[in-house]
Amino acid sequence: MKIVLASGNAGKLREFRALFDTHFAQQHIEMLPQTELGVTEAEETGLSFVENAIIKARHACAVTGLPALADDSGLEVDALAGAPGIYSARYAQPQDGFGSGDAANNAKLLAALQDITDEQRSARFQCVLVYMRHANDPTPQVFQGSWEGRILQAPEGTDGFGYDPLFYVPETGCASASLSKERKNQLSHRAKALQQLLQHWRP
Ligand SMILES: O=P(O)(O)OP(=O)(O)OP(=O)(O)OC[C@H]1O[C@@H](n2cnc3c(O)ncnc32)[C@H](O)[C@@H]1O
Ligand SMILES: [Mg+2]
Repeated sequence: MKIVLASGNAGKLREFRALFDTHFAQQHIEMLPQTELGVTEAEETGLSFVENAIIKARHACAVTGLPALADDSGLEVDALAGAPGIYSARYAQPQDGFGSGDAANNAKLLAALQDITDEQRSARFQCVLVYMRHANDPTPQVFQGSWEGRILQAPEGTDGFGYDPLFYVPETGCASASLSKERKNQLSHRAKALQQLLQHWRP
């Protein structure tokens, strides 16, 4: 069985690859990144993680004719009323003076929190996974995971992607960018959402 993985994010794809190698090796399930099938990015016009994940999965199904699994994720910072949230990937914009991309997003986040004490820097990663059997699937399957932490005062660590250098994980005492990929894949929002999927999924 072939499933298209509806994400263009190289960091997510690396994590999924490792998670699937562990779980799907025996099941004859082949996960193909959408970029290998000529699927371009869908416009994320939803107002929630679940809406955006459905948009991405539906788009990948429509283009490929295959079932699709999409991930919409992001970082919620309490001191910023939940921002950047669903806008995490496009938090920094060239007109802010930060540029765009992961480094710019991290720089903008540090600037937004510059007067905020450690106790007030609580945050969490959210991940919503949506599985759709076809583009008109009326019952998308939705799985969710979150990961509690807080935002550091300066980046740490060299692994991971996105906001990992700024995300302090209390249960490990370090930034998520300082975790091995195996350890992050045991603890993360994405790992938890995937555990839910593995328990309840109807392919
Ligand atoms: O939509 P796709 O193609 O999957 O790729 P994307 O990077 O645009 O993905 P999202 O729209 O879901 O945005 C997710 C944002 O949250 C960040 N993010 C999500 N999971 C993360 C993780 O495990 N570690 C660090 N940052 C993460 C990521 O860097 C993005 O800025
Ligand atoms: Mg995106």
